[in-house]
Parts: sequence; C-alpha cells; structure tokens
Amino acid sequence: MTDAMKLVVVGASGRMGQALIRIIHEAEGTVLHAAVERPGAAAIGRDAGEIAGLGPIGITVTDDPLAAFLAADGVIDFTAPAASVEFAALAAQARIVHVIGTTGCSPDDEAKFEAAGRHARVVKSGNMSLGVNLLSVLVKQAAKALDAAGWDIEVLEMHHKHKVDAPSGTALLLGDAAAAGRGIDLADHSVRVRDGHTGPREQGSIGFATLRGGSVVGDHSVVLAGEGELITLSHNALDRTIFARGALKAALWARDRKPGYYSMLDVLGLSSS
Ligand SMILES: NC(=O)C1=CN([C@@H]2O[C@H](COP(=O)(O)OP(=O)(O)OC[C@H]3O[C@@H](n4cnc5c(N)ncnc54)[C@H](O)[C@@H]3O)[C@@H](O)[C@H]2O)C=CC1
Ligand SMILES: O=C(O)C1=N[C@H](C(=O)O)C[C@H](O)C1
Repeated sequence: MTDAMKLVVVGASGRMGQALIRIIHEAEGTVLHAAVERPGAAAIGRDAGEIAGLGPIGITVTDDPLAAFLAADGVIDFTAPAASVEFAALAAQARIVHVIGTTGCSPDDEAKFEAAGRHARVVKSGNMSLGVNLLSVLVKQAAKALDAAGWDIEVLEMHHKHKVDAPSGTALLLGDAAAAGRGIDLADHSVRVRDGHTGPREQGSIGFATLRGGSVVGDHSVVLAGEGELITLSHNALDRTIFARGALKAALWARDRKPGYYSMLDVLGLSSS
C-alpha cells in the first residue's frame, strides 16, 4: 500500500487554506505535513487545526516554506500571484507536486509556473471544481456549434466582497473555452470593461461582466445571445469544499506523473473534449 501523501497547505489561514486543512484532515490517502503563512501573519506559531476550526492537530503554522516542502510530497497553494511564483520555484527545487489555485496571475507569472513544470508536477486551474471544468467543455461545444454572426457570447460572474482580482479566474477559463470553440484567441477578442458611449457590440467579441458583494462563493454564467433567444450555461458554487476536494484530487493524480504543467481538465480526463 502507498504511504499517505504528505501535503503542505500554504496560505493556511486564508478562506481556502482553512477549507483545505479541514478536507485533508478527513480525507483518506493524504496527511497534513505542514501549514505555511506569510511572515508576520497572525497565524504563525498557532496550531493549524485550531485556525481551521478542528481543534488542535499538532501542526504549528510556520513561515518557512522550503523547510516544509523538502520533506513533503506536495503543496496546495491558494494564495496570491507573487507568493505562488515563489512557491513554484521552491516546489521545483524540492521536486514535488504543486497544485496552484491562485487567480489574477500575469502572463509572466504563467510562464514561470510552466517553467517550474520542468522539475515539479504542477497542476493549475482557475477553478478546481468538477462542475466548472465540465461546464467549460459544454461552453466550448456550444461556442463551436453557434456561429459568431448569429450568437454573441458574454461571461458573467459574481463573488464575495473580499475578492481582489477581476474578471475571476473561472470567468477567464470559461472565456478561453468559448474562444477555443470559436477557434480564436481570447486575448484578441475579449471586452473586459464597458463604460460610457461604447458604440455597438463588435461581432465575435467575448464580453465580461463582474459583480462583487456579500459572501457569494462563486457564481458564473456564459450567455449565448441570438436573435430572439438566449442560452445560459451556469455554475453556482455553494461551498468552498468543492475547490478543496478538487485540489486534493489533483495532488493525488499528479503524485505518479512525470514533471509537467497540467490542468484540471487533464486530472478529470476531459482535456481532449
Ligand atoms: N482555483 C480555484 O478553484 C479557486 C481559487 N481561489 C483563489 O485562491 C486565492 C486565495 O483565495 P482566498 O483563500 O479566498 O484568499 P484569502 O485572502 O482568504 O487567503 C490567501 C492567504 O494567502 C496568504 N498568503 C499571501 N502571501 C503569502 C505568502 N507569501 N506565504 C504564505 N501565505 C501567503 C494570506 O496571508 C492569506 O491567508 C485567490 O487568488 C482566489 O481567487 C479561490 C477559490 C477557488
Ligand atoms: O476568489 C474566490 O473566492 C474564487 N476564485 C476563483 C476564481 O477567481 O474564479 C474560483 C472561485 O470562483 C472562487
């Protein structure tokens, strides 16, 4: 029997960090090896289980990621772009699995994650849930079937008031899926903001609309708007455990892979859809 996979949670006291600590605690096949926070964070020196609402589990939150990574099998990272870039270099150095859920990353950051995949097994996705990844396959099919002359594509999202990046990683993932279905590059066709006298909609563009408020975990819709009819493909996240479970699945999947840069579609066997 294989040993339980030893996982480090970085960003341990964040919303996702706490959800991950709880899920790892109850899951079979994984064990929490270490919990890491940024230097100066209030959680440093506290018990990770206490922070996640489990009661003490004997893992003290540290600000030394490399020491944690060197004796671990993988790291799960829902933090911030600059932190994830730093962790990617350390995970490559330690030759471990790096699951990255962080959103709002720049093209330059993405290039660094891909480079880290030469030594680490990196899995990155703007959304780790099964539902959103399946939705992206449906969006790609719909965008392919419905031509740009007759059908306009708009991506809508709403998140909690604490979210710092926009459009969400999921909205961009769904926009990418729509663009792939149309055989175009999202970067050349996206309209991320509209304000003032914008003129009529440009045919073939993919628009984004962002809402923020309250405690919404994550709602996404892709609207395909035709003459006299609308098709709406939607996903509503009701609980952060869907992302934490997906991240754990990704870590276990990546454990026996060769170094590389993978997506959640690879993990779920949907990459050729
Ligand atoms: N891909 C997915 O399925 C999902 C992605 N996310 C993304 O995950 C990220 C985190 O989201 P939340 O947990 O809601 O944010 P949060 O702000 O609650 O947590 C982030 C944590 O990372 C910590 N952190 C920042 N820099 C660090 C460093 N250098 N070392 C260690 N820890 C560091 C912060 O102190 C904080 O505790 C965001 O980018 C969010 O968009 C969130 C949910 C699902
Ligand atoms: O910040 C969040 O909360 C979420 N971020 C991800 C995103 O940017 O799409 C995934 C999920 O929607 C929650």
